[in-house]
This record gives sequence, C-alpha cells and structure tokens, in this order.
Amino acid sequence: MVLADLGKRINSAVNNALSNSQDDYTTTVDVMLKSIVTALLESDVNIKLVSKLRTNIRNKLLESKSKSTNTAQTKKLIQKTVFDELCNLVDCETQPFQPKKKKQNIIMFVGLQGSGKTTSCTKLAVYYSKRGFKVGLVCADTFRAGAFDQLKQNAIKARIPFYGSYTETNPVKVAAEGVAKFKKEKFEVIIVDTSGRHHQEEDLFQEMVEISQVVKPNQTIMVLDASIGQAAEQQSKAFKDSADFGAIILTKMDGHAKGGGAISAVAATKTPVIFIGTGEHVHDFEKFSPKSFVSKLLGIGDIESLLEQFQTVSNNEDTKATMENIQQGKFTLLDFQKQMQTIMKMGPLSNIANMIPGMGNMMNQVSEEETTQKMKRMVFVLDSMTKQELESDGRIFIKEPSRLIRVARGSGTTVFDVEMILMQQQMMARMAQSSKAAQQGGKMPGMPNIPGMPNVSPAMMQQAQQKLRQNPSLMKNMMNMFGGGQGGGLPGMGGGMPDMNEMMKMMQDPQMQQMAKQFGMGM
Ligand SMILES: Nc1nc2c(ncn2[C@@H]2O[C@H](COP(=O)(O)OP(=O)(O)OP(=O)(O)O)[C@@H](O)[C@H]2O)c(=O)[nH]1
Repeated sequence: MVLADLGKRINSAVNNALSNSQDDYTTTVDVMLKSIVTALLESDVNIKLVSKLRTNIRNKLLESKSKSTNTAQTKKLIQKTVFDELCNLVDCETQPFQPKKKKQNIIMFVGLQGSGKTTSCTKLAVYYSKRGFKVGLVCADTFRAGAFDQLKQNAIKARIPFYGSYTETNPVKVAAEGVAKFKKEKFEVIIVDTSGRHHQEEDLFQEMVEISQVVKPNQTIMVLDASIGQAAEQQSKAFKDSADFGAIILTKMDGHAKGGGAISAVAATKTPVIFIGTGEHVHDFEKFSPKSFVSKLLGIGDIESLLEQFQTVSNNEDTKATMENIQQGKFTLLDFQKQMQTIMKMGPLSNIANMIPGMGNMMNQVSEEETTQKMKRMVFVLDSMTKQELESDGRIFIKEPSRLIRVARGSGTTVFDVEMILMQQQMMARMAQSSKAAQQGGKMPGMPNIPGMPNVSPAMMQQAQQKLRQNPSLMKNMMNMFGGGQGGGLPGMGGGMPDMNEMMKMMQDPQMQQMAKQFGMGM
C-alpha cells in the first residue's frame, strides 16, 4: 500500500525512542523527530506541514513530560502524541455531506483524466446501493471516446441503473437529461461522472462549472490519484477554485508510489477525504477516517475499517448481530464463522490483513494464494463445529478437549489448526472488549483513548515481529497460526492430531510465551 514504507519508518523512529534509555528525554525526542521529519519529507509531504507537525509533537512532549511519573507513562505519551499529530495531518475537521434516504442526493465527480473517476463513481454507487439507497449513474463525459461504454460496463456488472448517450456531444445536456430522468424515477443518489483532461485546461473547468450549474450537486467530489506526488497540491487547488469540491476520493492507494503529496492536498484545500481506492475491483474501496488511516499506516490494525468493509459485502443481519455482540464486548465463534465467510468475499486478503493488528507485516512474507488456502481451512474448521460450540466464547473446548479432535477430524485439518482459530477468536474478543471499554470512556490497557486499539501496543507488536524474523522456525509456526505460512500446517498424525513435540516446543519458547501474553492469552 502507498505509504507503507513511511509507516514503517515512523514506527521504527518511535520504537527506537521507546527503547532508548541512554540519552536524556529532550535528546531522545529530537532524534525521534529528526527521523519522522525525514521520512515525511521523503514521502513528499509539504515542508510547512512537516515543520508544524514537528513543533506540535515537540511542544506537547516536552510540556507533558513533567506530568508522567514513570517510563511506561512516558512511552504511552510518546506513542499517543505521535499518533494524534499524524491524525491531525490528515484530518481537516470538516464534516462531509451525507446522503439522506428518501431525498434526492446529487453527487458530481471531477478530476483529471485517468485519476480513477469512472471507477470511483461505480464504487461509490455500489457502496450506497449496498446501504439501501436507490442509486443511478450518469455519464457526462462526452469528450473521451469509450467513456460511456466504460461506465456502462461497470454499471451493468454492478447492477446499477445508468444514463448516457452515444450521439449527444454536449456534456451539459447529457448531465441535465440524466439527472432529470433519475429524479423523475425517484432515485435517491444520482452520481454524475464528468470528463477529465490531461491538464487543468480552461475548457475543462468551464465545462465543470456549466454542468454544476444545471445539475446543482449536493456534493462535488474531486478524485485524486494518490501517486502523483507534489503535483497533487497544485492540482487540487486549481480544481477547488473552479469546482469548489467538498470532498476528496484518493485513488490508487494500493500502488507503491509516495502518498505525501495527497496528504498535503488535503491540508491545502481543507477538504475531507471521504474514501480511498485500494485497487481496481469495485469492493477495493474504503471509507476514510483519519484514525483508521493512521492506525493502518503504523501497522497497528484497524477494527473500525474492518467492520465497515464487512458491512459492504456481508449479509446485513449477520453483520448486525456481530456488531451488537461487539458493542457488548463479545465476539463468539459464530461471529468468527460469519465474518470468515464474508472475508472470503472481500477481495485481496492483503487489504484485509492490513486492518488486523500484526497481520499486515506477516502477510508480506507469504503469498496471497497460500494464505487463501489457509483461510479456506479455517472456514472448514468453523463449519465443522456444532451450533453450541459456535455460539460459545470458545472456553467449551478447554473444558472438553475431545471436541478439538472431533472438529479437526470433521474438517480434515489438525487439532493445531483448531487451536489456532480459537486463539484468533480470543484476539478478536479482546479487541471487542477494548472497543467497549473505549466507548464507555474507560482507559484501555494498551494505548489510551484510541478506539479499536487492541491490548497490544505498536512497540510490542514490532518487537514481537522482530523476534519472529530473527527466528525463522518461530516465524513459520506463527505463519501457520495466522493462516499463512509455507508448509501447509504442522505435520499431522493420522490426519487429525498435530505434532505434539513441535507444538510443546513452540509453547515453551519464552518468545512465544511473551507474544501470547501480549495478545492477552495464557499459554
Ligand atoms: N490500482 C488501482 N487502480 C485504479 C484505482 N482506481 C482506478 N484505477 C484504475 O485507473 C485507471 C483509470 O481509471 P478510470 O476510472 O478510467 O479513470 P477516469 O478518471 O474516469 O478517466 P477518464 O474517464 O479518462 O477521465 C483504470 O485502469 C482503473 O482500473 C485504484 O484505486 N487502484
């Protein structure tokens, strides 16, 4: 993902500061800030923004130091301050327009050619359609030959009604007719795709203004290719002057380019990013929230986005039940099963892995295909559990271990596979508990006041990951545990039992025990 390197570098700057006990506090903060500043500048973030971030972090850390009485508190202070200031960098604190049911909400798209407008129009149409809105797409791009065909193909695939013309060359006329048609038919969300050009030409801006005058959009969205670097800022300012957009969609966040320019564009136009595009597929579309974005950037997982993503592709009733459970601080095996089935529908697993604490980095070490196979095995395991087992919190397996063997046999997997699922379900259950604690205003044990943070700090996670990388056999076992890995699981006995020697060795390893403790699981 774009900015993945930036996240790693910021993370390591923070972790070095946390483990540094030699320098005095001010020197430690300055060394950390130097690394963070270099990483941000090299990712194309505007120098003024970086300088403001540096001053804010430094002032806060030096001012608050006197209040923290011990090392643990100081560490939390550093983590939280860096987290908050990175959030401020991408948060313009403006509430974007929200379409309302039973009203006619008109949304107009603008942006340069190839930025991903047409693709994002369809993604947004699907997003609202899945949430119960009656959505129509209008193609007002009469400039590019084939634009209407592209929108038509996308719309047919996604089963979204569309409007366009092969013969009419006036985009203003097509836009007006399309919107009028959908309004008459009581559509609730009408999305108008306009044409893009290579440059910010006068003609393009004039056309946008004219279309805007006839369709009178409730919201204008600018689509910005995240990989264009420093040019993003200039481009978005030019569009802002003519089209006065109220929201940004950042596309191609799955690429490898630097994304700092896009971050700077957000700050320069004081306009909220509402979604990010993370691939060409219609479901590669994530609702943007500053906290979620920074959580993912720093590799600390993001349960909020995970749930949001689930809502898009999952059965509403199932998601509602899981949401209710999570709100009560619970996450049963049945929730796990339903959501695993949904995950399989959610597109590339690497996208999802980035939202689960610790899984993103691990996914980088194994192939997508192997991981998909492992995920399938997990679904088989869950499908082999009884209703009573699924509705339980998992402790039933500890009380009656024979159930482990039965499920392993029934699913054609190993007891080890079943145990690993129970372990992951425990992790999710702990995250649900943390979320509940956060909602109730209680401080979480991991890092205070960050919704969705599990009981594992980024520093702890990174330390654990470093240890795993230094020890390949441990790594392999962990891969198996998280559904990845090279070896297709630990060697089984008679198709049902795991290699107990191997398993015991793993459980007794102090590093493993420490990791288990960090995840809040006794081993
Ligand atoms: N990897 C990736 N590709 C994307 C994303 N969004 C769009 N694309 C691809 O980018 C290319 C251009 O996308 P379009 O939607 O045609 O762009 P456009 O802005 O409508 O272009 P014009 O209609 O010519 O103005 C297509 O190949 C899309 O599949 C994204 O989030 N990630």
